[in-house]
Amino acid sequence: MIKTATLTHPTGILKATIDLPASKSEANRALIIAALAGGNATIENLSEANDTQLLNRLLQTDTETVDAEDAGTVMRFLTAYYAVTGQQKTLTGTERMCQRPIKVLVDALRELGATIDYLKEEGFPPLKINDFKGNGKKHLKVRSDISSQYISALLMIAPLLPDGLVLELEGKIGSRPYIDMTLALMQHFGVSATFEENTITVAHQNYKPATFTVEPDWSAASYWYSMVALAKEAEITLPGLKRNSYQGDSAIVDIMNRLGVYTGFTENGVELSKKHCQKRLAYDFTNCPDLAQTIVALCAALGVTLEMTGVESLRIKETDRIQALQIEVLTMGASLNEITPGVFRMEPAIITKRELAFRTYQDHRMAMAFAPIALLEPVQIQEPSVVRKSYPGFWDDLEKAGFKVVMS
Ligand SMILES: O=C(O)C1=C[C@@H](OP(=O)(O)O)[C@@H](O)[C@H](O)C1
Ligand SMILES: C=C(OP(=O)(O)O)C(=O)O
Repeated sequence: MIKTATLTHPTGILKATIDLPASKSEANRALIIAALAGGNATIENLSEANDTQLLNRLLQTDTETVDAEDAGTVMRFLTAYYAVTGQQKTLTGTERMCQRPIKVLVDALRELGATIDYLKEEGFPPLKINDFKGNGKKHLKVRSDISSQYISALLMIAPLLPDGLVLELEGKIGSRPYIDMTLALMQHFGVSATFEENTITVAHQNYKPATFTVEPDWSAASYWYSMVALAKEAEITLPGLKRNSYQGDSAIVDIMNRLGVYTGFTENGVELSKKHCQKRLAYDFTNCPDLAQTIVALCAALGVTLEMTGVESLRIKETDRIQALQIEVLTMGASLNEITPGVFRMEPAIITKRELAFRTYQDHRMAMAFAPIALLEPVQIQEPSVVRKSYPGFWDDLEKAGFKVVMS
């Protein structure tokens, strides 16, 4: 079994065209909506990402026990989907998935008439989903500061409810672009909604047949931005990415504009090249939490002082990402500390080690965020197969861009 990827780049010069995997966020919404639409919905460009392949498979199986593995969207979206379609299921996941909270969603579904029991710890998977007896309730208050996936899950089932749904979001809205993406996909399949201030209203209506083509994944693009920022010379083309994306992680364009990467939009996608990089960055990741690891690893490598906020949700993702980052940047002599509640500062150091080894904590983004540093020094990434969650071809793509990747 392969346990380590050793990465080097002999020239530090990047020139490549990389076909990114399609967005797992867009795909998983389209898959759920297609299932709710009862056929006739066509989805093009589904990726090989495990999160997408898994959901596609699970939607076609009729086993009683369903394993969402480590995929947050699969766990949350299927909970709502099974509940409202009255399917009796036991829904479980990896050990880590069973530590990721789901109470906000289960409480909301129970209020709507679902019978859902916790099989182990209150508030966490595994769940037993039983029958659904709609009770005419249509107005719910839902916390929006833990995970937007609960809200997306409720929105996608909302048009099936006899009286639709009015969701009043309570507290800070985290990961809002993912809620907007959900509403955009629903609109694509003929369902309209309004989102005014903190209230989202969806009337009872039917999804309509349509074809949806999934855009390449902007979160995956972020690792290529990082490589361009670290390379001596670079010209990277990423076909298929659009300026007006449904994906909030297209915010990488603006962040990297400050960290040394110019984005040229063409008819076919984007072309990345190098430009001046600033020495300090302050950024609020509330709207794009999945970019935080890319930026922390890059700033540590570039010697950029980073102040970051809006990272509360990182503690309940594939791993406690704050803790994982705090440990791994130490390898580069950098330090990442919470200076006041919710505000993290990273002070970088000049990299002095040769052969940097990074652990990945069963988190695909830890592997992909630290891999680009191999443009500066040889890098070892432990458990490289974690990338299969969102970007199974990542190591092959690095080879296409001139990296030497040795699996051992
Ligand atoms: O809805 C989605 O597709 C996602 C929402 C975000 O999660 P949170 O809403 O929990 O921040 C994001 O981190 C995750 O990778 C995908
Ligand atoms: C947080 C992530 O995924 P999920 O929550 O869907 O498991 C991610 O891909 O970074």
